[in-house]
This record gives sequence, C-alpha cells and structure tokens, in this order.
Amino acid sequence: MRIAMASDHGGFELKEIVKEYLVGQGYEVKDMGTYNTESVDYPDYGLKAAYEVASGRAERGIVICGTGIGISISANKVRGIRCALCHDVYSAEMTRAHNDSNVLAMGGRVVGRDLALRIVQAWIHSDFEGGRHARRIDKITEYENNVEKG
Ligand SMILES: O=C[C@H](O)[C@H](O)[C@H](O)COP(=O)(O)O
Repeated sequence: MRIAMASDHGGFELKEIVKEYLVGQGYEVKDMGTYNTESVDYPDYGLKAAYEVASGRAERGIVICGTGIGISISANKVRGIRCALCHDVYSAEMTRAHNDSNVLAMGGRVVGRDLALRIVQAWIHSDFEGGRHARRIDKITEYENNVEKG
C-alpha cells in the first residue's frame, strides 16, 4: 500500500515518527513535506497529500498539523477525499468501517507517539463494511459531483 503523508511544522515530529513506523512495516510512504519545523501553512501540505490520494497516486493519506483540524479541513476540500480526524483507536476503526475514510488526520500537539501509532495501525488494518454505509457515502459523492457542476 502506498501512503502519502504531509504535515505542517506543528505535525512535523509526529509525521517523522509515523513515517518511520510505516516504512518499517513495509509500506511505501510518499512524504509531501514539510521537511523541518520552520513555520509553514497547513493547507499547502494537506492539499498535496490529498491530491496524491484523489489522483490514485497513493491509496491512503495521513496528514498532521498541530491539532489536526486545519489540515483535515484542507484535505476534505479535495473531491473524493474523506479525511477523518482521529485521536482515539475506536474512531480510527469506525471511520474505516463506516466512512471508508481515505485520509487520516491527527494533531501532533494532541496525541503522543504510542497512541498515534496505535491509531495509525487500527486505521490501516480496518476495512470498509459497505452495505448501508456505502449508501451514505454515495450521497456525499453525489453532492460533491453536483457542486462541481455548479
Ligand atoms: O489547525 C491548525 C494547526 O493546528 C496548525 O498546526 C496551527 O494553527 C499552527 O499554529 P502556529 O503557527 O502557532 O504554530
């Protein structure tokens, strides 16, 4: 599985931790930046990772800023992206099972290393359940497509 990752300066340290973990697990990680703790703007990076997923160049994305909020809002502006902000394992499992989320967001100033890695692990390994949940996602997609048409 190819995973696109991105963060701003507030999420940089956690991005590096998650990236090292994923590479160690055999995943291909495409790091879209940022590459240090210098102050940057989270939309620039959240959008890059989201485009990677929306275009099919990556199957999943993980985006991290200070709270996870700004970068998740940014990623969710990209058509086809369902970005879920998770700070607990249950939500990480449920957002795969029920929302088929293709991007995970976390806050580097909110969660510590161990919890973040448990969230990532749960999110990567949980599958979409389909059924009634697919119908609900179809409604989001339909809305998105209509908005695009103006
Ligand atoms: O939602 C936004 C993120 O948490 C940003 O990481 C945060 O706003 C950056 O704040 P600052 O520029 O004060 O480091």
